[in-house]
Amino acid sequence: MMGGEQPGLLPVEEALARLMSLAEAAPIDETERVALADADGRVLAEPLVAALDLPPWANSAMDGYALRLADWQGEPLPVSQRILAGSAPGPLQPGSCARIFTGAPLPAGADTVEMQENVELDEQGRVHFREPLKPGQNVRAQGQETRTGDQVLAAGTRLGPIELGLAASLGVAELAVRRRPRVAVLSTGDELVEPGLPLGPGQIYNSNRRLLIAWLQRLGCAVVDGGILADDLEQTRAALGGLSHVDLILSTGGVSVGEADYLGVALREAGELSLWKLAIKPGKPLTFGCFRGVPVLGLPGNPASTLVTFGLLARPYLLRRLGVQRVAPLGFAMPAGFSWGKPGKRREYLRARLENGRVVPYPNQSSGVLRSAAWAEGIAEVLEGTTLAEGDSLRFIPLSELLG
Ligand SMILES: Nc1nc2c(c(=O)[nH]1)N[C@H]1C(S)=C(S)[C@@H](COP(=O)(O)OP(=O)(O)OC[C@H]3O[C@@H](n4cnc5c(N)ncnc54)[C@H](O)[C@@H]3O)O[C@H]1N2
Ligand code: MOO
Ligand SMILES: [Mg+2]
Repeated sequence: MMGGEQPGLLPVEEALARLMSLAEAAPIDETERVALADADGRVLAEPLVAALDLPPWANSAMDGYALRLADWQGEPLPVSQRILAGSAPGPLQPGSCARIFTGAPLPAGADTVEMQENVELDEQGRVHFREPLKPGQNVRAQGQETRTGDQVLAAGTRLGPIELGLAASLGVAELAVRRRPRVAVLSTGDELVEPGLPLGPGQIYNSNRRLLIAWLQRLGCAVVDGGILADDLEQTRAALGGLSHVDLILSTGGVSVGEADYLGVALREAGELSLWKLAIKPGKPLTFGCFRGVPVLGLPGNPASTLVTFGLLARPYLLRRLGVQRVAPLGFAMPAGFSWGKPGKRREYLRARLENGRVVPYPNQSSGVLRSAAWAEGIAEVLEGTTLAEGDSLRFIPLSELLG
C-alpha cells in the first residue's frame, strides 16, 4: 500500500487471541525426561501425581511432649522415650509421654503434642501440662498435605523453584517436560554493529539481539543465533529459508513501511502473512506470518518496541505452543501518578515505576529508548481512546512477571 493510507489497526487482545490460536495449532509437544536440576523454567508434559502421602507419617509440629490425650486424666506423666527427627519410634507406653522434636514421627498411640514452653518437669522427671490441651494439637497428620494418587501439578505447568521443591518433596528425581523450543533470532538492519567492534558513521550497536537471546534462554528456549541480517530482500529470503529446522523465527526491525523494511515483504511474497499493524504503542508494525511453514514473528526494531511486543505477545505465544494455559500477563490496578490528556488510537504501554503507591512513567517514552525499561519496574497500560486524571487506576504489569 502506498501513500498516506493507514489501514485499520488490530486491537491488542484480538492480536493476542489470534496468536494463541495459531500457537495451539502448532504445539511443540515432543517430550523428554530431565533431572530436577535441569527442569527450572521448563513445562511439565504430564501431570505430577503423588506416589506417597505427605507427610508420609504423622509427626510433631513442635519441640515438646507427645501423649495420648484420649487416656489422660490430667496427671503428671513420666517420659518413656525420646524421639528425634529421622528416628523410628516404638509405640507409646500407656500412662507415659514421649519427649519429641519438630519433624519427628509420632509414636503409635500418641495423638497430641504440647510444646515444651507450656510444661514443667518435676524432680522425678515427670511432665506437668500447665495449659488445657486440644486433641490432635501440634500433630501433622499423615497425608494432611497430599494423599497418594493426588494430582499435585497439571500438565502444562511451568516449573519454577516452588514446583521443583514440591516434586522433590514427593521424591521425584526426574520430570517429563516439553522439549525446548528452537527459536532463531535475527537482527535486521544495515546500521547494526555488534558490541566490542568500532562504530562507523551511521551505525548503532545491536541491542535487541542480546536482549532477546537472554530472555529466550530464561524462557527455556534453545536459541539459534542468526546474527545480523542486511536490509536486502534476497538475503532476507535466503536467511528465512535457511531456518527450516526451527520452531520460530524471531526477528527485529524491517517490518514497517520503509524502503529497507524487507521482512514483511518476504512474508507477504510467501503468501503467509497473518498479522500486521497492531493498535499498540510501542510496537505497531508487529508482523506474524509463516515462511515455508516456519512461523515468523517480526518484532519492531526500536528496542522498547521489541521489549513490549516480546513480553506481551511473543512470550505468551511461545508458552502456549508449549501447552501452558495461563500465559497472558496479569498485572494489577494502581493509581496513576500522572495525567493523560489526549486519547490515543493505540493502547500505550509506558515504561513506569511505582513511587508512593502511584504509577510514574519514565520521562522519555520514545520507543528507541531502552533506558526507559532499565529504569522501570513495569509497564503501565493506557487504554486506547481514554484519558486519565491523577489517581485514576490503570493496569501495571511488573517486568518481573514478563521476564521470567
Ligand atoms: N512512515 C512510517 N514510518 C514508520 C512507521 C509508520 O507507521 N509509518 N512506524 C514506526 C514505528 S511505530 C516503528 S516501531 C518503527 C519500526 O520499524 P521497523 O520494525 O521496520 O524497524 P526498523 O525501521 O528496521 O528500525 C527501527 C529503529 O530501531 C532501530 N533498531 C533496529 N534494530 C535494532 C537492534 N537490533 N538494536 C538496536 N536498535 C535497532 C533502528 O536503527 C531504527 O532506529 O517504524 C516507524 N516508522
Ligand atoms: O510502535 Mo512504534 O513501536 O511506536 O515506535
Ligand atoms: Mg531496519
